[in-house]
Amino acid sequence: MAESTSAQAAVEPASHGPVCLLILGMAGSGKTTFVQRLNAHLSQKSSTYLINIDPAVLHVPYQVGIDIRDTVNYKEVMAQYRLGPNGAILTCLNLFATKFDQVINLINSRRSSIEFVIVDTPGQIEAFTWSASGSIITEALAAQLPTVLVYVMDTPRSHSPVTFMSNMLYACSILYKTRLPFVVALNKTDIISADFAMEWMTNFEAFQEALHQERSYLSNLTRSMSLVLDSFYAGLRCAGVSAATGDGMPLFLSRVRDAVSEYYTDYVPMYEKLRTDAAATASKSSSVSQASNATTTSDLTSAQQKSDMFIGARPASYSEDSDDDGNNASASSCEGTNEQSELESFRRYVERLRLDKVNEGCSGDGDGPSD
Ligand SMILES: Nc1nc2c(ncn2[C@@H]2O[C@H](COP(=O)(O)OP(=O)(O)OP(=O)(O)O)[C@@H](O)[C@H]2O)c(=O)[nH]1
Repeated sequence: MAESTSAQAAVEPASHGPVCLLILGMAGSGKTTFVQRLNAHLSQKSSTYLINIDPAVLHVPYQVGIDIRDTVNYKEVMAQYRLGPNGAILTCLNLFATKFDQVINLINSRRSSIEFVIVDTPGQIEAFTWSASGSIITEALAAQLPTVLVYVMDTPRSHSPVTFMSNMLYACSILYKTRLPFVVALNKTDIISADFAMEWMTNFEAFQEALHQERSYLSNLTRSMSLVLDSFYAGLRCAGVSAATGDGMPLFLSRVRDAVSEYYTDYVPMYEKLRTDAAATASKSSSVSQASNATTTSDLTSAQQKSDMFIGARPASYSEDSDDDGNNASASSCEGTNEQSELESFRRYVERLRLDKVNEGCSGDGDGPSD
């Protein structure tokens, strides 16, 4: 599949289609078990299509439609690029992102026959949420399908106010980064009810009181942070669930329905505005000075910086001394031509995606650029 086609597919706005649930959460929060349970629940009445993008998972306990492990071999990536586990997950995601057009095409070919696409993500959440490839995957899905982020939280482990706050800050940062509709699944309610978390989100005094018991030096920081999360809580959809027993699934799905409405009322108009702004910027710059070269260069530079930052390539200012765990140092010491060409391919993909967005905005009628 040509890259231009992938970019073209990725920027078409969604109108109808299966609901895409992107399952995120800290390691061990229960994402995979939740996907399995959700699938069992949904497939009683609807058809589902499951995608695993965790390259390091050993066992996937559900029938998967697309599995990143069929495309990239995590252990080989570790060996070939001399990476540690986290660096290898990131690199696998980067390699997979360069082929994501094929995933989009596969989903599109099943568009009329599936109602839910469920995507299970790596436990190393930051590898997905703060990487260029994570952004590409998320944006490509959200441009095609009504997409909802599901943040799975380990409720028993969040019983400490400090852990709860850390989790919530993380959720908040993802929400504001992606701007996609968001549902928090407070998982493992078979161990402890999620009522305390619901109360902490709605009753500021209750959270302060819980914090009062906390002796940790982090409690002061947490107290300050809790002040700023009020507006985040106000619009947050939460549901207590148990992936183990299936408890709470009806409530969770009703939250998902609300989130899908928000996708159409908020995300799609915002997306359209971004397209319009991009088109305006492009036409302005071309009328000033045939500026495509300048635009290309600056976009390329920023795309390169972005991919350098996230895929462990060595930017000019990079120093091996700055590496704590040795992963990047190992990566940067690998000078194989394969690595270079993969990085180049990834950069070209990011760049093409950006340019196609601008070009498509210019055409105004949704026709994608030709290659
Ligand atoms: N009691 C209980 N245990 C659960 C529940 N959901 C998941 N678990 C357990 O939590 C552990 C982690 O579950 P996973 O589904 O592997 O979690 P994950 O988030 O996919 O893990 P990573 O892929 O490592 O990030 C497993 O031992 C599960 O059996 C639940 O609702 N209740």
